[in-house]
Amino acid sequence: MEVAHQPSMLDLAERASLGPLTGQVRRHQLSQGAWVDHLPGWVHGSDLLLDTLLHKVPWRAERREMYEREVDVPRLLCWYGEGDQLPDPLLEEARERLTAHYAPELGEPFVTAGMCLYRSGRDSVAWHGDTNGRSSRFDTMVAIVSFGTARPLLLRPRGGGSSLRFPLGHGDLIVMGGSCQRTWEHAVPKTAKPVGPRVSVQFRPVGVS
Ligand SMILES: O=C(O)CCC(=O)C(=O)O
Ligand SMILES: [Fe+2]
Repeated sequence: MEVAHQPSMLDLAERASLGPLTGQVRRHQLSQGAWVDHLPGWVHGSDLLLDTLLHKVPWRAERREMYEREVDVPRLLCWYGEGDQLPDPLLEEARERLTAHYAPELGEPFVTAGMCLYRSGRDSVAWHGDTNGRSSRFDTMVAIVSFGTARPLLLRPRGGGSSLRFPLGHGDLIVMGGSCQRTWEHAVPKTAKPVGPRVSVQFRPVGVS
């Protein structure tokens, strides 16, 4: 007897795919040798991928000292170091594509993947630069792919000046490059709006965080 093929949920859900980078990424030159590349909608069909990230990543709450007290970091985190398998093959593909596209400028691959889960509008990240390691002294790149609820990434020059706002929606790419980590700061502010979760995946070269 022939059994008719029943499409599974996986067949029905669209698989995620990546659009082209070349000719699509838009560069914004900032001051002091910093720049930002932005490509809304780089990842297509990422609903299932968001689901995977929300449920399969071993999210951890962290605490840090502030004003001599221990407080919760207002977002969940997970770090994938060199050699760690990423939770979805599309993210491996995204990292390869970013490495290939930026190789002439960056001169080394994107390796690590830091992940953050902003559970609601109460989760946020305060003004900072990713200045642990080589990025405190040398130009580098941090490439961020965003999934889920759109939240803005704000950027401001360290010396003072008005801030820029990049909306980061489902499947959007933003790359901070040049001196951005040491001459500018970035933040994801809290919002009082009733928003759903957002997952941020940050690809960085080795020795940058
Ligand atoms: O949420 C984001 O995309 C930014 C995260 C960030 O700046 C960081 O983890 O260093
Ligand atoms: Fe950062």
